[in-house]
Amino acid sequence: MTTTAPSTSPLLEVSHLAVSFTQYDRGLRRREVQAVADMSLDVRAGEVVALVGASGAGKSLLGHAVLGLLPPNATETGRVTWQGTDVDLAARRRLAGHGIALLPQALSHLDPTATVGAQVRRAARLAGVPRARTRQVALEAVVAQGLDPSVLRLHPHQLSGGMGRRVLTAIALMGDPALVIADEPTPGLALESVTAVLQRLRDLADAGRAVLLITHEIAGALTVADRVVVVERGRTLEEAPVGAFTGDGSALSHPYSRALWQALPQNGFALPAARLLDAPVPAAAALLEMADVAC
Ligand SMILES: Nc1ncnc2c1ncn2[C@@H]1O[C@H](COP(=O)(O)OP(=O)(O)OP(=O)(O)O)[C@@H](O)[C@H]1O
Ligand code: NI
Repeated sequence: MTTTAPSTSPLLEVSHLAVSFTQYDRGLRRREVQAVADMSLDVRAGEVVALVGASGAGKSLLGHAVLGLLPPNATETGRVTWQGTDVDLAARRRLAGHGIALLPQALSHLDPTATVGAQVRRAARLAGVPRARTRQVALEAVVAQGLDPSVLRLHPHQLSGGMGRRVLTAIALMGDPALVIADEPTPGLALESVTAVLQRLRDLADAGRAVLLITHEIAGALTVADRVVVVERGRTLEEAPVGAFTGDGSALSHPYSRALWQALPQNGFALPAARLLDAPVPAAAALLEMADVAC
């Protein structure tokens, strides 16, 4: 699957990230809620790293922490390095949109009141393109995503889902990011669109970028990822090459990752229904959800 050998040193390294939130209950008592307890991963140029875990595991928080986008009531500990150098919050915010781009899931990230052209040109200006060249650069950016130049005149509500995603990609790539973080890019899409979206992420990595694919759809992730980082309830359980997800899963070191693999439909739901029913309800629900089974 991989055509570009990943470079040896990580572009991004997250070590022992923890995120907690300060909340106040009705009696205005303050309490800390730990959302991420201990998550670590690294991503190199030329590879797709999939961050997989059930809903609420803390995947998006890791992405937001890397971009310096955590809300003000969040407290963060741990280390984030970019090209081997520690990056504090201010440095991460500077990287956002330049070295690192977030590829959002929802088309609601587009401004409904402005044309696609205005929004792509704005992204070009923010990326440092001189005003006189933004028209040309915007045109090239949408064409590079396989869109017809006429889309520049449209408003977001006139785009199909697939076109909208391409526009978001054109905007995300405007700053020529070395790392693209795609947060849940596929839920709700028809199978062929899922394949196309995932393939575009693979293409970005093959062109030399690093891609962090955040998803709870492990089956799709395995078709394009080089490595998979499995998280559960705010903790990294295992980091495994995609080739370890094979056979009976015995190459995987953590029982949770093995159960995820065995619960995939193509593995014949090797996780017996009885065991799923015996499991604590949230665990069983998470496994079914990650195996993408309607229940
Ligand atoms: N601003 C916040 N204040 C308090 N708790 C929060 C906040 N943002 C997120 N959380 C909690 O942190 C946990 C992890 O959230 P996160 O969005 O990272 O999960 P996720 O793995 O991305 O899940 P999903 O697959 O549903 O997107 C959740 O339990 C969530 O409720
Ligand atoms: Ni999320």
